[in-house]
Amino acid sequence: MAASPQETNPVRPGARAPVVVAIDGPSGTGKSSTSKAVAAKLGLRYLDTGAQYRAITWWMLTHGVDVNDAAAVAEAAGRPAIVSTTDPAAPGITADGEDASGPIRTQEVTAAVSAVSAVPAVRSRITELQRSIAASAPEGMVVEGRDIGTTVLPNADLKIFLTASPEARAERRGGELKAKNGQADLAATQEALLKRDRADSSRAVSPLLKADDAVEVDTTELTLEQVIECVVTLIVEKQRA
Ligand SMILES: Nc1ncnc2c1ncn2[C@@H]1O[C@H](COP(=O)(O)OP(=O)(O)OP(=O)(O)O)[C@@H](O)[C@H]1O
Ligand SMILES: Nc1ccn([C@@H]2O[C@H](COP(=O)(O)O)[C@@H](O)[C@H]2O)c(=O)n1
Repeated sequence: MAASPQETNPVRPGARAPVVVAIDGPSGTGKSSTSKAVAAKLGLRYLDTGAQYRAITWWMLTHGVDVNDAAAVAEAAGRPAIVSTTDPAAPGITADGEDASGPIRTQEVTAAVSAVSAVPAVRSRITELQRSIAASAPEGMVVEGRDIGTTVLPNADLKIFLTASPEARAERRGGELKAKNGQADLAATQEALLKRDRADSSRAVSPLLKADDAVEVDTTELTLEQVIECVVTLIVEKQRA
C-alpha cells in the first residue's frame, strides 16, 4: 500500500515523515538505550545531549578549570569546540578535535557534570548547539536529555518522559558496573543517581522537568525491548496523525 501524504518523507521518498522526538528523564531510566534503538529502527538521527555536557565538563577538568567555581566555568564555556555525530549506530563526540567518547564516561566526569551543566553560560551555549544540530537533520531526530521537551525543542513533534524506580535504575547501572569492574555497590550507586537527579532538578536554569505535554512512560517493570516498542508505536502514531 502506498504511504499516505503525511507519512511520506521528502528527504527519503517512501520513508516515513520526518519527526523530532524529545526524550527526557532522570538518570538510568533508559533514555540513551531507547533513543539509539528507536532512531536506528525508524531511520532518524540521534543526539545524546548528556554527552555534550559531559564533553565540556571533561574539557574543563583537563584544562585546569575549577568546575566548582561557576565564574571560572562561565568564562571557559565558549572555549572548546564540541562536535557530536548523530548516527545512532555510531554516536560520538569530540572536544577541540579530541575523541571524548571514552573519557566522558569516567566517575570523575559523572561527579562533576551537574555542577558544570547548572552554569547558565554553559546551558545557553550547549542549547544553541543542540538546536542547530536538530535543525540540520531533515530526516528527523531523536534528542535525549533533561530539558529537551521543556526548553531546547518546545515544539518537538513528540515528547516522552521516561521514569523508573530508584531501585530499578540502580540495578541497571549496577549491572553495567559489574560487567566493567566485576563488582558493584548497589546502595552507593542508587545514592549517586539520586544525588545527580537532585542537582539536575533543583538548578535555577532549565531543570530536569517533565513537559506538560510529554507522555510519561514508567519503565520499572518493562524490558528495554518493551520500552523501545512502546516509543516506536508512539512515534508511528504521531506520524500518522
Ligand atoms: N527497561 C530496561 N530494563 C532493563 N535494563 C534497562 C532498561 N532500559 C535501560 N536499561 C539498561 O540500563 C542502563 C542505563 O540505561 P541508559 O544509559 O540508556 O539510561 P539513561 O537514562 O540514558 O541514563 P543517564 O541519564 O544516566 O545517561 C543500561 O545498561 C541499559 O542497558
Ligand atoms: N539536556 C541535558 C542533558 C544532560 N544534562 C546534564 O548532563 C549530565 C549527564 O547526562 P547523562 O544523560 O549523560 O547522564 C546530567 O546529569 C545533567 O547534569 C543536562 O543538564 N541537560
